[in-house]
Amino acid sequence: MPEGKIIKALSGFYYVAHEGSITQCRGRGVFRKNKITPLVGDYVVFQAENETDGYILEVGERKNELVRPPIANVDQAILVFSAVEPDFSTTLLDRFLTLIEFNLIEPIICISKIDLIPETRLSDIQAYAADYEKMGYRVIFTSTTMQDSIDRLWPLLQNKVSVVAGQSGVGKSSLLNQLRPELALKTSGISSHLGRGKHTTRHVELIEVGAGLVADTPGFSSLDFTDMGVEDLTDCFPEFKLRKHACKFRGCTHLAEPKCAVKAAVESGEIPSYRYEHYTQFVQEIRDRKPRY
Ligand SMILES: Nc1nc2c(ncn2[C@@H]2O[C@H](COP(=O)(O)OP(=O)(O)OP(=O)(O)O)[C@@H](O)[C@H]2O)c(=O)[nH]1
Ligand SMILES: [Zn+2]
Repeated sequence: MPEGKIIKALSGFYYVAHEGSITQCRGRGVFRKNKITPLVGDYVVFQAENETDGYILEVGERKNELVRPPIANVDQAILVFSAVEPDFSTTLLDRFLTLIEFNLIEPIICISKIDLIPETRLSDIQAYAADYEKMGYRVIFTSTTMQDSIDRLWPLLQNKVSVVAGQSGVGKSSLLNQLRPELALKTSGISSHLGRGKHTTRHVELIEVGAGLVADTPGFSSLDFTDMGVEDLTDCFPEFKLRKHACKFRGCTHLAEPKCAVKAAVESGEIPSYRYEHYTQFVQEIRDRKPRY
């Protein structure tokens, strides 16, 4: 039986890509019984009835699964943060990074709208970029006015399933449009009756960008730490994870424990203090969370 990947779901049909062609498939009744809903991004085994139609027989195990947009097996998140309008915020960036790490997704930090940075803010933004690079993150600067920024993003998408994420107005749709101009996604600046209304998109689709696939709908609209415990949180900060073996106590939460390598690194300035502050803030948030029944 052929295997493929669902690249689009619409009105009960799943569009399965396999060796360069697309088969329009229905799920088998057995899925409904077992509560399996195939998702865009799923690897599936299918049976072709003819050249264009078929049935999905089996859904492969997922490495992760997002709720909004509903998509499975995401490799990478293009995290768009504008330098200005809205202003760059490390608090929000750390929140996104934590959730992305928790979902086993690799982030790429895109600092957008760099054409709008005033001279006085430039060194701040560059210092933040250097901090995040030191933690091991890839940081790129982008602008709709500079095609070369997109050219730098392009090769990073190869052989990956990527989603674009970030708060409202940072330029996610603009970035997707730059990657695939024929998408003509509506951006806040331009009102076009031809472009699809951004809030009317009911389906999600993986679109080919070079040798990679990118979700046409931005992800991570909910930013709370549901399902995450404090012990999960420590590993979502790569520079903490790197040092945890040097902490005196196994399972150190880097809070009140003595001889903590993370706190030592914060004190010596190796870890930026804002990262540690955000960490403690998120810990508090998780602890204050109402228990769910
Ligand atoms: N100067 C400048 N403006 C930009 C850039 N990128 C986006 N914009 C503008 O910023 C505004 C918001 O851009 P969008 O692409 O709609 O942002 P979005 O993140 O998709 O916003 P939501 O759909 O609300 O989530 C629009 O007016 C864009 O034209 C950029 O690199 N430079
Ligand atoms: Zn510690």
